[in-house]
Amino acid sequence: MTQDELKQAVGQAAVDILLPQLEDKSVIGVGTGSTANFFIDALARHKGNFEGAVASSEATAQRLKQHGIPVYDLNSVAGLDFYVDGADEANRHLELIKGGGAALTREKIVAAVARTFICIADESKLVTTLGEFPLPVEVIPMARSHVAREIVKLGGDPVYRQGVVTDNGNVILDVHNMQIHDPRGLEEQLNAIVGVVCNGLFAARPADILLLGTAEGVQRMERTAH
Ligand SMILES: O=C(CO)[C@H](O)[C@H](O)COP(=O)(O)O
Repeated sequence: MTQDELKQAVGQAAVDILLPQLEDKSVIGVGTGSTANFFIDALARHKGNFEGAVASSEATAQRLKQHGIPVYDLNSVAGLDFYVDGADEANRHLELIKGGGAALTREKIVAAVARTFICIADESKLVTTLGEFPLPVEVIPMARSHVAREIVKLGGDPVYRQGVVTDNGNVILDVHNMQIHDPRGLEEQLNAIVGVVCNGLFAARPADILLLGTAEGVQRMERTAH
């Protein structure tokens, strides 16, 4: 199977989990990226069965609307039962690196609101130790050099993602060469740097369910305390 076929399979598997639980008034949190797009396309076939969605990016909002799925502002909904999104890396504790598509801040906000976060990914995303994928950090533009210097002190190599402005008007530093053995601790340390808006570690709020696309089929992993 190609990587796209694996992504499509997990997108469909997420819809299969949601479908029996959807009600007329359900609003679903929807992530960003190519895997999330397959989920949106599969979800659209059932658009009569739920009320609408909250999008984690402008790109996702546009795709949802193209399918005729109503998009709501997060402030206008009382809560979200589900958030479905991809990841750049996941470990066996369902801690993630996200933000390859620069949507990490809104993704983290929507994930924080959702009762259940279903992460969908092809098997190449599962790693033993997070950090091979450069960790995205969203930064207020005027703080870029300050934040970069502070990240160097933490042992990382920050690289400015040229030409990228987030939906929130900020810039991204991608942190290379970090073996992340304590994702929760590093998430807190990065958040404590003045000028950091958000970082791509999802450890304080990991996924609850990871659907992993493999050649043998979709593998389901659930979070256990550690
Ligand atoms: O965090 C993200 C966007 O900010 C995406 O979920 C992540 O980059 C994975 O993308 P894809 O599904 O295209 O591999």
